Amino acid sequence: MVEPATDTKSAVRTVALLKDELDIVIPTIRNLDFLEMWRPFFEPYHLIIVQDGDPTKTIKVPDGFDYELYNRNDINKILGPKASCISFKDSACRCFGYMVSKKKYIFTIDDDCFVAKDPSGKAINALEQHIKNLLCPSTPFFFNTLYDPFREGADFVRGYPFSLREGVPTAVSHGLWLNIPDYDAPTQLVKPLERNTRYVDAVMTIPKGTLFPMCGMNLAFHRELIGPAMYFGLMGDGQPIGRYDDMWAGWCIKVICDHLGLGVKTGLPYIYHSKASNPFVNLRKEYKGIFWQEEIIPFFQAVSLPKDCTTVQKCYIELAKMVKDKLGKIDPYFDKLADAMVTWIDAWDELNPTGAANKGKKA
Ligand SMILES: O=c1ccn([C@@H]2O[C@H](COP(=O)(O)OP(=O)(O)O[C@H]3O[C@@H](CO)[C@H](O)[C@H]3O)[C@@H](O)[C@H]2O)c(=O)[nH]1
Ligand SMILES: [Mn+2]
Repeated sequence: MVEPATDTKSAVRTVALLKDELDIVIPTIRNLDFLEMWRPFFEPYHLIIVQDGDPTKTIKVPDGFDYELYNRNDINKILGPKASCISFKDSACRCFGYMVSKKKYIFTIDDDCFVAKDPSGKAINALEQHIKNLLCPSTPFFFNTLYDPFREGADFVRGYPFSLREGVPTAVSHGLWLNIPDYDAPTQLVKPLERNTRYVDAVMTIPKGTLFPMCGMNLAFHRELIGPAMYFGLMGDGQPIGRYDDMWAGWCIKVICDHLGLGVKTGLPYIYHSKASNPFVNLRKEYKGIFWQEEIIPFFQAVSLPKDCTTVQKCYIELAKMVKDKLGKIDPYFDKLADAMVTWIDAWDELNPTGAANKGKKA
């Protein structure tokens, strides 16, 4: 049985790493009382709250937090017609927060994710671990069997080529969840009582050429390296699919990271996922995705981006063309999605007109 770290007031307040270079993005339809338990870790940082659903509803944010909040009216006002690429009534709306941020790094977390405890019972500062993951190189070209060689007490093992030990810049840090695991609806239905109680003390780089199911509830990334590819797609209201927002983004960023020589890590930190969403509602959202993905995955596995795609934006636009060309035959939805991917890049470049940060770094 795992429990959240409810009393974090006594948690040691370490130096807030990257305090002025990182935004915390939270998609929400609820009041944000959960921030109270994260206060020792989040209070020094700026929050970007993306309020989904009814824009007339007031979202309560606990005192003491520095934040900006955007509802659907704000998104429509800022993006105009381009707002059509931002999902409504789905957590995918969070990617608007990535676009309006001006910081180098992003951490995104759901409002039902609480502070977890490590096996010693200590409250886990998930943000601090994500930052460590992002600031250390990744090793996508050769698997290190002692996992992350840059962690305290670990290193490259015998036989690891010295020419590869410098590693590559880390673009994404994918965290995990104790208690309610991120299962799809069929699995949730078959195993309604299953809880993840296993704390695996490991961080590893996902090898080049390998896709993975990216979950958006405990995720951090280097916005300047990969931000323009972190589009969470067209989901929710008016769309034939939901709960594939983070998955779609994860497949796109992974093929682009592989192409640009950037790293993606998964493992620590853990958060405590407090509640399971409704499996029947989830099944309705997911079902087309469950069979579509049997064609989507081979598509991404076969993606080969041209050499002249040297920035994230160029890669992403090329990917959108491939989606239209190769996935459009599955369903007209993919034509719409491909167009929305282009709109997303146009909106990104419009809101982030200057500096390498926003033009995507050259590989
Ligand atoms: O219409 C909505 C519904 C929810 N939100 C906010 O999004 C996150 C996640 O919501 P919730 O925890 O209720 O749902 P989960 O099924 O646990 O979410 C996981 O599944 C993925 C589905 O896309 C998602 O990436 C995971 O996080 C909360 O903060 C809600 O407040 C919303 O904005 N709009
Ligand atoms: Mn949840």
